[in-house]
Amino acid sequence: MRIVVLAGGIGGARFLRGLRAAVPDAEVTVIGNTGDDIHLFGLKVCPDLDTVMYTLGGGINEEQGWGRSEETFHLKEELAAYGVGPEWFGLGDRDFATHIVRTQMLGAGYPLSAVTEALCDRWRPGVRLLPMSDDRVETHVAVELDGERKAVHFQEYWVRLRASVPAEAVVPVGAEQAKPAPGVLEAIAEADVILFPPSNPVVSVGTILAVPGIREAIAEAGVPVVGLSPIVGDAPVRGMADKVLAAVGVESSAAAVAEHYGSGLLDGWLVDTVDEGAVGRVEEAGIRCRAVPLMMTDLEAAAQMAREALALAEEVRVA
Ligand SMILES: O=c1nc2n(C[C@H](O)[C@H](O)[C@H](O)CO)c3cc(O)ccc3cc-2c(=O)[nH]1
Repeated sequence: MRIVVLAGGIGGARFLRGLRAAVPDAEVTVIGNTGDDIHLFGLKVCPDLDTVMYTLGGGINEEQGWGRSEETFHLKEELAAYGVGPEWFGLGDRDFATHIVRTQMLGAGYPLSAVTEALCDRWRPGVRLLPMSDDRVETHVAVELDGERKAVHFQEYWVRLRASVPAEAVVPVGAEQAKPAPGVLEAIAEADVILFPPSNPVVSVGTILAVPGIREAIAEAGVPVVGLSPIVGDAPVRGMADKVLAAVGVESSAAAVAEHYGSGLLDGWLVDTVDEGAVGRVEEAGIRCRAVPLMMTDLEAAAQMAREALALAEEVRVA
């Protein structure tokens, strides 16, 4: 079975770990969000690609859900001693090595897709990890700060500001001109099933869908597309998805996120058992819906969510 998954960071990575455990023989292609990417200290940092790579490769900091395990921060401290920041973004020594290798390869002319493949040669994530695009896309968030309206990088909004001010707009800068990375459209066309994990619908899955050609390819693939709600009981399972949902005029609920994707894209949607009451509203929108436990408390819980998503895919396939 060939499965394509559109993934952001922590939620996507943990779901993928469950998927791999649930169907170890499946050929899984992950299309990773690169809108969170940021250039710091002259280096290109790709948080979502790295979170997937480290999580599946066994190198993730499990408590944080991002960054490396057994990390130290000597380099960051030395940079700070020179007055070189930003200090608000926690890059550790082990993680720095990844960004140095990536930046060196990009400088030598390799596209991000080839660089990601090279990095995965070390981590062996057990999936094919593709960036959504080799072109630069950077998510910016429009906010009002100190009485002034301005656009900040997504990481500045998320990490420095902790989404403490309302996001007035979320713009994936460069997405309109970006092309899907090599292999992305082919993987979608050859997929037996396409999954949207419980990743952020605006800044993760939404950014991937903003790359021209990807949304269309998924809608036209002719295979079941099933998503899992990142919202449980009207609040995000992790992170601050509600802040950016408000910016695109979507209420923070499992049903509203399904309607936001729409029946043109989604065939099936899983909501948590606490949101059982939302099933009817989602089905009215033309999307088959089931209520199952959606908290990824451990590997087995994530694997069971993956089994439920695949079972729903089979249900809509035969319908
Ligand atoms: O909350 C934080 N998240 C950090 N993240 C996570 C990241 O900001 C976001 O959670 C994702 O971009 C959203 O998917 C990092 C991820 C990396 O790959 C590398 C470094 C960081 C650093 C931070 C950090 O200092 N604080």
